[in-house]
Amino acid sequence: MKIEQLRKALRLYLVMGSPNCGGADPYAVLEAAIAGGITMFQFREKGAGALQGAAKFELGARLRRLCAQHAIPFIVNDDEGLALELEADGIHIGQEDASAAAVRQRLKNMIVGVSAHDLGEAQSALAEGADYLGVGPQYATRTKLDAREVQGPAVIQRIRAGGIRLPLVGIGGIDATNACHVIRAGADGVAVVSAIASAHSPREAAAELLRNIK
Ligand SMILES: Cc1ncc(COP(=O)(O)OP(=O)(O)O)c(N)n1
Ligand SMILES: Cc1ncsc1CCOP(=O)(O)O
Ligand SMILES: [Mg+2]
Repeated sequence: MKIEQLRKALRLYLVMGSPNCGGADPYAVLEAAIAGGITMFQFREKGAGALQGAAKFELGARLRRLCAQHAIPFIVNDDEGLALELEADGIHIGQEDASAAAVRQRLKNMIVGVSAHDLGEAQSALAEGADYLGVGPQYATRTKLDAREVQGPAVIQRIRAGGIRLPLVGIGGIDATNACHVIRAGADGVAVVSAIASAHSPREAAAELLRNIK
């Protein structure tokens, strides 16, 4: 995927697994979110009650097919083996995961997203071949219990001011009320979990986020 295409795909990035859906069917949640206008999806099956083994693979395969039907890029969180098995479009890795350089080397044709918390990490990710950055947490989040301290959109301004032009999304505690600040700071889009996955109407939540980003 070309860089400008990726920038557009990152506009409204849903990150989700079954534990984030409040008991609703993740397939139905993703279907509704796609109808609401999400532009990219990350399968992140993590946290209390997360599926393992064959059940995780089967859910991933169903969500992968749904994304393919709607031309939504499908990214796998953390797990290189699963990304290959599901023929994902890409993988997202953090600072505590496998090295970005090694993943880039092994998964030559996939999109590689890397989490960055400051300019130094963003520079290293760029040097190691990352295609995009996930920067956060922007705001307080209850979704990721081991998240670092809240940074606010200013961290995106610092990364942009440091000359990093890679496609970039903010993540962490983002919803329709604050997404505009993340975009104004220089992000190409926002990555959200609970604002869509635990919404009463994931479709309407996605549509409202999209309106606020635009
Ligand atoms: C788009 C995006 N940005 C950041 C993250 C966080 O990745 P990581 O730090 O590896 O934490 P986990 O998600 O693996 O718990 C992400 N997943 N997506
Ligand atoms: C995966 C991840 N990485 C940094 S914060 C976070 C969780 C974001 O979840 P939410 O959008 O519900 O705050
Ligand atoms: Mg990770």
